[in-house]
Amino acid sequence: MQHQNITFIGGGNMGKSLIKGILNAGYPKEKVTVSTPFAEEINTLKQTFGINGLTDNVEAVKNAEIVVMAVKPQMMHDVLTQFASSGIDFSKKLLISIMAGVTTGRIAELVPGLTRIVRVMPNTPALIGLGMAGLFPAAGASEADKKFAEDLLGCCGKTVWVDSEEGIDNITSLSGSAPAYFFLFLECMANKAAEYGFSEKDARSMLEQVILGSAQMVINNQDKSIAQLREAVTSKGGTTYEALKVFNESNLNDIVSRALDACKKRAEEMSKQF
Ligand SMILES: NC(=O)C1=CN([C@@H]2O[C@H](COP(=O)(O)OP(=O)(O)OC[C@H]3O[C@@H](n4cnc5c(N)ncnc54)[C@H](O)[C@@H]3O)[C@@H](O)[C@H]2O)C=CC1
Ligand SMILES: O=C(O)[C@@H]1CCC=N1
Repeated sequence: MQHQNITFIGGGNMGKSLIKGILNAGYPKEKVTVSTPFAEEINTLKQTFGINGLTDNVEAVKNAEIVVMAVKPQMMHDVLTQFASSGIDFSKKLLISIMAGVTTGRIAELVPGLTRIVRVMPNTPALIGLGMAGLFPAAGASEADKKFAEDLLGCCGKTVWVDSEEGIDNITSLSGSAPAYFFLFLECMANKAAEYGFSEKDARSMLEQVILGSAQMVINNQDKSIAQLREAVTSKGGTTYEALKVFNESNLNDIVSRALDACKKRAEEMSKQF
């Protein structure tokens, strides 16, 4: 991929994951800058990654060809209005936004001249190169802009393009927030392991192996449906059947469906709120 000057606005959970992802893929450190208003955080980010760091967002984007907005949606208005009044020509920059529930239209409205925008919904496994990201290009994004965004997120895992902003809200529900769903399930199982008397260490090790093994089974058996993999565990008259019966009696499918809809609805609400 092309190594252009890239500035991350925000270096929290997701910003750090992307920075680590691109550095691991060989992006030159000297071309990467991060900006947050907090000097201590910037020092830590500089020390951890060896990249440039500033506490002034406007200064940080002056020489950037690419700006990645990695702040909470609540901070977006403040940051973008700073940019708008800075006198910097944003028509020359590509802005990649990872902010949940913030539309490309809203971003363009706040920064005059800015048209080259790609909206992205990543997830935190980007940190270890196993991310999943959805991408949506605003009308003003060029083919080269789209390629850069795809390559950037490609350094951190898999990518998929969607053809609407709603598609990004769907991705938020399906993969952006999804690591937390699986972590919650593991937390519930860890609680039971503790109740059975396992040490925290043994319980964690067991759960790590179960989720890793299950994920790898899905990946390695492309000729089988996920239902078939489940059925292969479920002996007739056996133990698994009883566990699955409890999930089904509580209508797990409906619980999952409602949870994912709630996630998407919140993204839609945020697009009106911020
Ligand atoms: N955490 C996740 O799993 C995912 C998060 N996102 C999106 O990524 C964005 C960031 O989320 P997190 O990293 O989880 O949040 P976070 O709270 O961990 O990080 C936010 C970062 O923004 C910085 N910041 C705060 N005010 C600022 C300002 N005025 N100017 C510059 N930087 C400022 C903070 O110091 C921090 O470095 C959000 O918009 C979220 O919707 C998207 C996908 C997944
Ligand atoms: O919870 C959130 O709002 C962000 C977006 C997707 C994952 N975390």
